[in-house]
This record gives sequence, C-alpha cells and structure tokens, in this order.
Amino acid sequence: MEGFVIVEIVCSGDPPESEPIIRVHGLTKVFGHDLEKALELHRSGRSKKEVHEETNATIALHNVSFEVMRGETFVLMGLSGSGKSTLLRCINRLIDPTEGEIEIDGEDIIGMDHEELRLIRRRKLGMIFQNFALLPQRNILDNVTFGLEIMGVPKAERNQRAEKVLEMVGLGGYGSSMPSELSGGMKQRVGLARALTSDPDILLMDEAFSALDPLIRRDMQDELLELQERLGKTIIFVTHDLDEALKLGTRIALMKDGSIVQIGTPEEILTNPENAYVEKFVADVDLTRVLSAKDVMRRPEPVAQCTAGPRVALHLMEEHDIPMIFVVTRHRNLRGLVTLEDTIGAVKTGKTMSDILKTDIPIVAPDAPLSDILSLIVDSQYPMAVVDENGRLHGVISRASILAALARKGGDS
Ligand SMILES: Nc1ncnc2c1ncn2[C@@H]1O[C@H](COP(=O)(O)OP(=O)(O)OP(=O)(O)O)[C@@H](O)[C@H]1O
Repeated sequence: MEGFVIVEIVCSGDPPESEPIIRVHGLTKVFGHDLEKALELHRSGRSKKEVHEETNATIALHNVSFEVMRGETFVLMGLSGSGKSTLLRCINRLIDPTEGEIEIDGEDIIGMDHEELRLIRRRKLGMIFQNFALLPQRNILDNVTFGLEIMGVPKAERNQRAEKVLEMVGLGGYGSSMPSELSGGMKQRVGLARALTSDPDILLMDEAFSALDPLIRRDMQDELLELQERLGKTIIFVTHDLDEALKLGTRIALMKDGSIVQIGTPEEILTNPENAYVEKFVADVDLTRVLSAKDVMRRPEPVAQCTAGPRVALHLMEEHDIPMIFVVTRHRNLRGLVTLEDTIGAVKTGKTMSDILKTDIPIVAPDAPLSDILSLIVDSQYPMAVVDENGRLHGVISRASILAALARKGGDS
C-alpha cells in the first residue's frame, strides 16, 4: 500500500488572492522626548534597551512595513513589549506614529485631521479590547448600540441592528441583561457585537480572547473563524499566544523589539522559519495540530474513470506499480477504490468495476487537522481520500507516509 502514496508536506502558502486594504510603510514610534537622538542611536545599531538607558525614550516600533489583504485575518504576534498593541493603535491613530505611512483603502491615515479620523473610524474600523470595555450601567443592548447612538442613528434602527448582531454572536435574547450578569466569554461576545454593529470593513482585535478561560477562549476562536467565513471582514488580531495565532491567522507577523521578524502563513512560519528567533519561537509546536489534510496529501495519479473496466484499472496499476487505484467520475467525484487483487480476479471472472468497488474508504475534508486524520487512519486498511464538500477527490493520504513526513519536518527544525 505504501507504494501508492508518497506524502509530502506541501505548504499551502499561497498568498491571499485579493488586493491590500491596509498598507503600512516605514512605521516608527518612539515614546519619550528625545525622539531624534533615540532614533539616531537606534539607527547606529544600539539596542532598544541601550537607547532607553541613554535617552529614556522607548523605541516601540521601528521601520515596520507590511500590507494586509482584504478579507484576511492578519495576526500580530510577539512577546510582551514587542510592539503589537502600539502597532494596532497606530492603525486607527489612537497612537500617533513618529514616522511612516499608513493607508487604509488608499486613504492616508497619518495626514487626517480629527474629523476625517472620526469618519474613517466610524465607517471602516471596529476595535475589540481584551478587557471588554463595557459600560457597566447600561444593559447589553444599550452597550451594543452605543456607537450607533453617537452616530445619530435613530433608536428603532439601532436596536434592530444590535439585535441582529447579538443574534449573530450567540447572544440573542440577552439585550436586557446587565454586563455584571454575563460571563467573560459572553462579555467578549458583546464586545464583538458592538464592533460589528456599524458593519466596519476592518476589525482590530487586541488580545481580545486573552482574558478568557482556555475552553471559552477556544470556543470564541471557533466562532470568530465561523463569523469570518460568513462576513469576510479584514481582521488584525493581536496575540502573544502562538497556538491562537496559528489557528486564526491567514498570515502571521512575528514581532520582536518593535520590528517584524517574519511575515508568513502559519505553515510558512512553522516549516520555514527565517531565522533562529522564529525557529525558537515555534520549536515546541505540535505539527499535527497545525497541518491539515491538504498539507499532507498527494494528488492521486493515476485514477481510473468509473466508465473504465477492470482491464484498464489493472493496466494502470501494473504500469505505475501500485496496489490499488481510486475510481472517479469525469468530474473527479470519488466513487471508491479497487485493489490489485480484486481487479485481477475481476479480469479472470468477468466481474465489473462496480462488483469490486470498495466504497467504505475513510474520507476527510481538505481542512481536517492532521491530529484527526491520524486517529482515523490508524484503524483503516486503505489510504484516506481527501474530498471537498462537492465530493471531488483532491488527494490521498496514507499512514506511514504521514509519519515519515512528520519525522522529516521534526528533523528540519
Ligand atoms: N504610552 C507609553 N509610554 C511609554 N512607553 C510605552 C507606552 N506604550 C507602550 N510603551 C512601550 O512600548 C513598547 C511596546 O509596547 P506594546 O504595548 O506595544 O507591546 P505589546 O507587544 O503589545 O506588549 P503586551 O503584549 O505586553 O501588551 C514597550 O516597551 C512598552 O513599554
């Protein structure tokens, strides 16, 4: 069976197919007074710590450039003090950068006056904080409608919009509850609902789930992924948690001392760390939780068309020296597989392909995590078929080859 499938780790690192909605170029932020001197010292190679010792100024960001694509979840990850929150807050100008450019949808954020900023924040940006920031004396509905109220949206309309988003985040019926009556997870759902009421294109989420218990945190992550699939917002998500970054990020920017050390898809960051810092950061990651079926599958070639007979299937198996072959329709919809032994028998006895077709083969979706695949494949005598929601065969996975691929990856890092 192993002759049939050679599993390779294929990075699904295709860049998101869309245009940038946010462009950040050469962004620097220095906190303190002696900005020029601090920057000069930093440019001359002095570390953030040395600059602080000499000038009392903190270089929170230094020459940061990146683009965020429309519809992606871009994660800013790094240790405490690496500059994640400062960067996020520069994007909506809660913090004014010292140098650099930021564009949102082609509009220059840095040059905006107070009024223009107010408008762009209202139209395009929603922010969600770690500490929920709910108004304790207002009920949930009034918390969610607060922003709309300030925007002058009539009461009936804002209540209607708020009820819709509360429903969306799983809090339908909680409008009249007070914040003190809600659990942490529920409060953060309110925070999410509040950010969504004005239907912003971009959500800025600062350690939004960090205050939650691990189980609730995981639920919230799942819900964010689900919401994101439905709403297609652009999200910048700050976290210091690698697992969270790997789970949520379309791409991840890993920050260190105010600079970005690598930007890449979760798979790229894990399997291709650009330097020793990133390597160390990801050293303990359990690859089985991060890689999915599409990362470890191999394109099934050859396949037999279901219109072919056992003779054709046998010829293909002999020609390619494989012990079984997948059978598909003209549109590559999976029908099952036939084994070499059964096919030889069929040719001898005049049986048809349908007589020998095995349909009880394990099937997984392209996004199924490798951890699930491993538990399924242990009990299976056949390779696993990777099939999309339309029944189309994308790839095949087998047991020993997965292990070999994992061992190879473990050896690389
Ligand atoms: N208002 C401020 N005044 C002075 N220094 C600041 C200020 N805000 C942040 N800093 C400094 O800037 C650097 C980056 O801080 P920032 O909060 O952006 O990091 P972070 O990666 O978000 O960390 P954390 O995960 O702990 O929030 C740190 O050295 C911090 O001490």
